[in-house]
Amino acid sequence: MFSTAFLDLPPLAGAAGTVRLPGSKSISNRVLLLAALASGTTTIHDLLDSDDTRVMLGALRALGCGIEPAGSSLRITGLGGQLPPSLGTTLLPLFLGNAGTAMRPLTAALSLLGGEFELSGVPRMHERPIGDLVDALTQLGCRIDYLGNPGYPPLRIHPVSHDELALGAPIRVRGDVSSQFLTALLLALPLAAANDIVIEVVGELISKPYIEITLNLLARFGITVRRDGWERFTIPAGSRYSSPGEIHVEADASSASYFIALGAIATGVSGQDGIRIEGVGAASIQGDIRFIDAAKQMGALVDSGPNWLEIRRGAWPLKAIDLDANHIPDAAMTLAVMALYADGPSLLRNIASWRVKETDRIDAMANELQKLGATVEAGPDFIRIHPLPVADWLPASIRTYDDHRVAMCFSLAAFNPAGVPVRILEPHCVAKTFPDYFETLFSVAEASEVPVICIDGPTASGKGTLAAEVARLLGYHYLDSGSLYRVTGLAARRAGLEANAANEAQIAALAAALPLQFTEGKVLLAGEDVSDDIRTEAAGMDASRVSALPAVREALQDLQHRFRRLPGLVADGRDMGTVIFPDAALKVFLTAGAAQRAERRHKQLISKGISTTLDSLRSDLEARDARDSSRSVAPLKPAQDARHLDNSQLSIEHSIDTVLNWWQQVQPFKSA
Ligand SMILES: Nc1ncnc2c1ncn2[C@@H]1O[C@H](COP(=O)(O)OP(=O)(O)O)[C@@H](O)[C@H]1O
Ligand SMILES: Nc1ccn([C@@H]2O[C@H](COP(=O)(O)OP(=O)(O)O)[C@@H](O)[C@H]2O)c(=O)n1
Repeated sequence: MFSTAFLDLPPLAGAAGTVRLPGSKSISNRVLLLAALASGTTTIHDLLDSDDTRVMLGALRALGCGIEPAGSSLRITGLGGQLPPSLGTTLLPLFLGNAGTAMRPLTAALSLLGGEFELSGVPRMHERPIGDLVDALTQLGCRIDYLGNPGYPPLRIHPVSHDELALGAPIRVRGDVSSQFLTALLLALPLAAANDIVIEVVGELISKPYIEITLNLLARFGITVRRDGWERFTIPAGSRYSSPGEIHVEADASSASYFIALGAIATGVSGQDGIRIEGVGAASIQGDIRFIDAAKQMGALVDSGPNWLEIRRGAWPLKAIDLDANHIPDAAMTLAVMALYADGPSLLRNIASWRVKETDRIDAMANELQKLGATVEAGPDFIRIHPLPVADWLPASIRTYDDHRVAMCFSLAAFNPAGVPVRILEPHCVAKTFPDYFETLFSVAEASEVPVICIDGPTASGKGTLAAEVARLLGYHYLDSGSLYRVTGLAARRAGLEANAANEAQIAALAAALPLQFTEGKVLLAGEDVSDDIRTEAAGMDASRVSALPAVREALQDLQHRFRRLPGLVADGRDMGTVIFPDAALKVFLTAGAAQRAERRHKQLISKGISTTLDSLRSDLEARDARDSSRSVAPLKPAQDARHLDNSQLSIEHSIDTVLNWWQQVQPFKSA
């Protein structure tokens, strides 16, 4: 996951390959609650691991459910419809973040389970309406108080016994604001189904496919709800949740929408064409799978099997669409970005529910699409997006409003024909449903040019420290090129090869085939952790010697180029800007006085328990500088277009700020 303040997507040129998507959020949280209410143990496979499911799991654990990992799956031992006596009557506070799929069903279930609870969330959760559900529950006799604004969480739930409940008459609930209220009742009322319980929907029910998921999963847990149209649902007398033993969660169809769109938008790469999505097929029980119809309408070519989808670009430009998107409210946001690539204005209608989601999604989409340069019209329940001509695209910083879907769908703007980058602010909001969204995108997407920042300079000037931190703050990969020469030096020494011209070919062969791995800040050589062995001054000298051999430098070129992957790279060394990445957008030549460098290295080595003297370090360092600067190939010298930074008197933080500011100056983004 990217926990950076922003993530810059360079212009993307194409995409192809296979992605495996995380489990469906809607299915995951429903299955978790059903498994928790059921008697017996349920093993859940392919469960989504995200903020929303973690919130639900936290609440279920607090309620006394047994939750244990079973390999990559999860085993839940349910409550059998009753709270454990150990919970007693003490107040149990439950914090549910911004997870609507936890807040709504838990409100209903806890009102019927008979304990004393307080349900709260993040500030946005306290702005998301729940009054219609609370009204339906209080109508039955449940006792729920608003602790803040009436109609919104936080809530206090008091115990009631089932004999006090008025279950004889139909329970009326509104269905035209959020279908999650009806889902919540359907999931929870079997707790009290001594007799038939009838639920009547008031108003036109929206998001019906989500109700189908609920009914489908209830059936998997032994409860067959009778449905009359979309107005009346009957939970039969004597309904009891029983565990199916094992259950598989489909991949998330809403998450699939970004990759379906990707297949429709992107040209292939390296002779490969199309995007294959595994874990969900056209026969999915999730409503958002109908996104494929909309994508097809816009021109996508879609193939499907029981558990997979394959999407290729068909019509180009995409065909404009006019769609009642009420049945796919979440996935339809993706259409709003696809519309930028269409042959005319696209209209998404009947999407009033967008206004009460993680953020006001109609406003959010309109604002951010406009930042890209698009013309957008929006109303209470619609959005119309005009296609964006090549010349009008702007490099924009996209605000994401703590809304995972805004972040994900705007990543598709990076395929713009104008070749402008897209900055996604607060990219970590994708953790709500798809923590590795961007990594998954990068695994199939290709940029015509992956950005590189080069930091070259003499030993102990602070290159490594600076480069690693800049990479972390930008979410970029990091190449410590010196470590490659250091490992080569070590491998040569172990092979008994002195670093001289006579052994050049042999050492180069070693370098070309180094069994190297970089994991969690460690350098592994054939599986052995050599991180400390390569950091001594002697190893630095060895590195300097092998690095003067042209064939060795040549042998390590490919490996260095392979570090240049999306979303970007920060590389440190001696010749990053001059030889390896001459086209880098920012080159820094970092220096500091020899005295300061010797002192820094001295401190560094002493703190690692490596004993040495300041004098010997200084003479080593000067010898190394001399050799590195005077060698015939790729000598240490600033690139012509490098910016010089002498950090002799600067703190590490100051150096980092300077380089980030320089980087910002070469970016085209306007502020958010
Ligand atoms: N601007 C700076 N001011 C003070 N110390 C620094 C600065 N930059 C780096 N250092 C310290 O100097 C030591 C050497 O830095 P390092 O990044 O390993 O250098 P290099 O990669 O250039 O050899 C480290 O202990 C680091 O914390
Ligand atoms: N791109 C690079 C990086 C390192 N090197 C060589 O490898 C040695 C060790 O590099 P390093 O970056 O780990 O050294 P320090 O600057 O950390 O001391 C240097 O002294 C150079 O001789 C190189 O030639 N080219």
